[in-house]
Amino acid sequence: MWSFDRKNGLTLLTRNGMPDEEIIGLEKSNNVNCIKKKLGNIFKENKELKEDINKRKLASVTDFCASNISVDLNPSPRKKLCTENKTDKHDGKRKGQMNEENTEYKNGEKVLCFWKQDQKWYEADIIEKRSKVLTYIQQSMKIDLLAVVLLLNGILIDASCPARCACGNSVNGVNLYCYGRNLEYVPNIPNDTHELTLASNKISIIKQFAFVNLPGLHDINIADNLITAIEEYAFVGMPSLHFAKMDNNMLTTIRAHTFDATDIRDGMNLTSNPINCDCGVYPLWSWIIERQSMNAEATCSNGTLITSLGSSELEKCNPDNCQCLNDGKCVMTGGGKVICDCIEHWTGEMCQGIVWANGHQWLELNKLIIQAQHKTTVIENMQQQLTLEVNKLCQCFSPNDATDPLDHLFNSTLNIMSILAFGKRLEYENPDFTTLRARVKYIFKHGQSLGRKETLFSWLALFTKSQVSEVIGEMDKLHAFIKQKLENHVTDNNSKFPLDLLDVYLNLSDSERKDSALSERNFFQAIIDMYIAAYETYTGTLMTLMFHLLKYPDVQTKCREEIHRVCGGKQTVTIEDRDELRYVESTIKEVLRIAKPVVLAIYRTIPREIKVEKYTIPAESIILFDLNDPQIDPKLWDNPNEFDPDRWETPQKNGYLPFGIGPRRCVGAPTVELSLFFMITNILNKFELIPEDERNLPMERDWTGISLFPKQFKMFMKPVEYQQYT
Ligand code: HEM
Repeated sequence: MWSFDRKNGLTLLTRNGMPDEEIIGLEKSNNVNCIKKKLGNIFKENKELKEDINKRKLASVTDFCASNISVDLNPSPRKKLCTENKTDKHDGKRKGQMNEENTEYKNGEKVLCFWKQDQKWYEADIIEKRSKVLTYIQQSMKIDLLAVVLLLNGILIDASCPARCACGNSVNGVNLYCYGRNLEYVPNIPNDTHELTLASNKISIIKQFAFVNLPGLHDINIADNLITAIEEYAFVGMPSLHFAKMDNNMLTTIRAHTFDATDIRDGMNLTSNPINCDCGVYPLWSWIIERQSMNAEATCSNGTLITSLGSSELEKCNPDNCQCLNDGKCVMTGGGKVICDCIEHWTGEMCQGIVWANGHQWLELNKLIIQAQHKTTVIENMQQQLTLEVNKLCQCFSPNDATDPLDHLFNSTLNIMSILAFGKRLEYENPDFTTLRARVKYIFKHGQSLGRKETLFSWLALFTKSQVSEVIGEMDKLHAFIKQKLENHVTDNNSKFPLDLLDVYLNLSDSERKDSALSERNFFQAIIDMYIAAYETYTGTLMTLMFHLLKYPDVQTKCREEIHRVCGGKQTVTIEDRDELRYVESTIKEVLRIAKPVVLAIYRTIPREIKVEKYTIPAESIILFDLNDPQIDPKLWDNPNEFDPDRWETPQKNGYLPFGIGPRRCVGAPTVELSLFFMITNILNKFELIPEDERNLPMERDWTGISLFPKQFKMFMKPVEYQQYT
């Protein structure tokens, strides 16, 4: 049942059982109807997915901005930690996201603050966290055990008979009998032990190397304890082991490397343990399968014999086929698919990158990217390279032949990202450019993080068809491409004057680079995330900007007049002109408001239960912010559906959210704002944009799954003479 209310500008929907059509219960908006329809189709096709969704709690909060929700979400006393009245050098409204100065510490824990309309800083961690996403991975990593074994060979434990145990001598060595002695730990065991009985105690964990250097140990019995975990390498050092009884404990999983360098020759008993037979069982399963001569009695929690599990399914869990980074674990879903379950801070495909990272890892990457975009030398370089990009872009149009701008604008988007990342635009014909374009496009189309149309919730992608290994293959090639660029940068790099993200990365201190959040792998993935994040959003915005300049020639003329008046015939409009080109800035803002380049923010989750007005939203709910509604809410805007740059002459209410809100706001926003300004002023300075057919510029737009794009149109670009205006 949906519970639904609309009060004080807040639309809130929660649900218990979710009917197909009501997956996202945002009423009113056409875009959302479209989303519903799309997800509805997936539902109809997919029973497994329906079941999964029905197990989850889902809440959707819209009109976020209008609702004062961040204050309501956040009654915690930690709010006091966030300093008031800080100003932002870069953006009069909002503090640069993650500078150390707006990060405060409490008990060593970072508390993030963000700017809110009423001039106060608020803690925002509660909704900062990305919702967990489980996806597939592939690749492998192996631990070199040999070194460990060699190390251990030298260790001898000098132990006499442990307290509370009985030791009897036999021809083969000591029989150590510790049955039912209330032991909570494995005692020190004499090196000449032949039989070891530790059954019926209260042992809860078997530590690493617990039985090290027991060359003659023949039988071990640790049955009937409270064992919940056997640490990796716990069984190393028993080369003569014939029998191991471990039944009737509380083991849910046997980790990889537990039995490494161990041979149990005759038999083992692991029955009556609640062992999960998902991917976690792979190490045990493969270890048993390799030892055909051993009699293995081992069962899953449901009683299935582990030896009877299907090898074709379990092979997918083989670390050679499945690797999760940052300590993520491969897990198998009900459908036999293998995915990455990331530990608390990480989410996403391989538990890496920025879009799906949380906590410290996210913060460090976010800080690096934000700081880079604010460096003067980076901004100057961007301006220089954008001049070249605009010139090339304009050459793709003609005063006589009408051209569809879409493809060309995609090219410019990629180049803007390349300028930010590597400091240089690439020629459109350059093989590096065409390959990069093809790879980003492929990942965007088939990938699971941002690009899949049908998967606004990317965890839904688990259940839909996917080209996972191909996507990961493409990602790997992009990683190699970025690594190559980084290596070239090492030689070119003038560390004093960073020009791009790679320079900023290279300038990190050794200790900063040791932080796994800033490892090459994570940093490269963050760059890929940015390419993907920019791909449609930025192109869609450029398309919408062109469209409005064609649709409203008076706005175009007014922009050009302002540019000519302020810049007085300069060849290149520069960033210094920005403050005076207010109408152009207003036009860009108005386009970003009306373009809805991102309809719904990337979903987040709340780590603890929260109350919003009369609603209680359960912990772990997925929160979706509808960025569209506040931007066209009649309570916030006069004539919200009208394209009217002049409205920005007076201060507007707080409903402008093209980049989202809070610490998880778009990390590329400074580059977007700078490059949109730079591109459009320099195009209009020299060209008039003319539609091929002014009657054929419909306002309806196509929804791609993330952005709204104008319907296809063609245009001419005609050189203009500089006009002197007073
Ligand atoms: C007009 C163009 C763009 C728009 C409208 C836009 C909008 C957004 C929005 C709404 C979000 C989600 C924020 C949230 O979860 O609340 C986002 C996230 C993000 N955007 Fe953009 N974006 C644009 C271009 C770019 C570009 C050019 C880049 C890269 C330079 C970029 C990088 C990112 C990244 C990395 C995130 C994830 C941030 C995080 O998880 O902390 N975006 N963007």
